Amino acid sequence: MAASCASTLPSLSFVSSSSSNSPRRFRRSRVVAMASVGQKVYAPGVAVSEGNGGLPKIDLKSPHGSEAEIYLFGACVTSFKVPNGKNLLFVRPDAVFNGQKPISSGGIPHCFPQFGPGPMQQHGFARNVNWSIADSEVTEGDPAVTLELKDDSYSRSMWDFSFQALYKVSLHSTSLSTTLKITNMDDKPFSFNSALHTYFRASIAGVSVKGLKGCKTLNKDPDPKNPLEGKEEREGVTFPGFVDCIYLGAPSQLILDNGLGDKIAISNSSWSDAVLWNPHQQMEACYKDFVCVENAKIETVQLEPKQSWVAEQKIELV
Ligand SMILES: O=P(O)(O)OC[C@H]1O[C@@H](O)[C@H](O)[C@@H](O)[C@@H]1O
Repeated sequence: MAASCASTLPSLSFVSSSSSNSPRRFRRSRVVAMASVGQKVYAPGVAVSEGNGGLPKIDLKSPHGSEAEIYLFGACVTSFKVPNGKNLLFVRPDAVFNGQKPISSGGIPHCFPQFGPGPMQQHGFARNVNWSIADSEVTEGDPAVTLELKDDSYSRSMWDFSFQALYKVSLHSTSLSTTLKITNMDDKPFSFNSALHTYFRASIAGVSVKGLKGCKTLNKDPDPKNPLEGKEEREGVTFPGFVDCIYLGAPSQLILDNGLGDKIAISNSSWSDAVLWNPHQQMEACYKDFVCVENAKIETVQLEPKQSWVAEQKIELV
């Protein structure tokens, strides 16, 4: 059974007025403020520390020996280590941790509210803004944290809607689950598309992705703005060169062989599409070391006022 973390906060003048029986005991102003002074007020296995570039990150540690790191900037999971110490995720060497540009070059960056290309900046704004901590909890020893993003003047300058995004990251012994919930807080409908742009550590020559045979494809190579329609005929997709392809109607589970001796099940609910990407020679320094297998919602989601959309992803070493 899940238990929300009980606060051990000293009394502080800026503590929010949330009541003790509120389902979300940690309101974001309170937790972000505490994070900045480095005090431990979270559920067991959840801590805040200073990451690269001095940016705050959340460290999740399970009693089984698995670990994960999530930056508040972009709500970007940058590391997921299974108990043998292997990190299943990859961060490119050119990743920037300066709180200005997205840490989009690794881990699990968000693409929201636009996958792109489109009228907004590539992959939307959620990956290059600070999220806040809404809650932390522990379930049978497994820690989880929920991050929150709401509209502000920056988001409204690109996408003039009131919304709430809640992103729960749960760590288990050999798996990491994420749940993204988007709610329309506006009084008019809005639409969006989205993806989790996951970078997996890999040895690209040995990589294959199974489960996509029969899917309709939109190949963004050579022109991302005019993708070529097709159908995937292969049991296992390999990466002998540049790959940038959308798969519509992808199944609820893909199996990634990362070429490093690991098989990873990538499961989802509601992420109805998938994207495979490897830049090949365009990123000569690192393309051999990763592959992006992205759970995506390319076909537009429309939400009426007060409606929510929820999508889950699970990455599991099998
Ligand atoms: O460098 P970015 O903005 O993170 O995007 C990387 C790639 O992300 C993929 O998801 C897109 O399909 C590609 O077209 C894009 O080039």
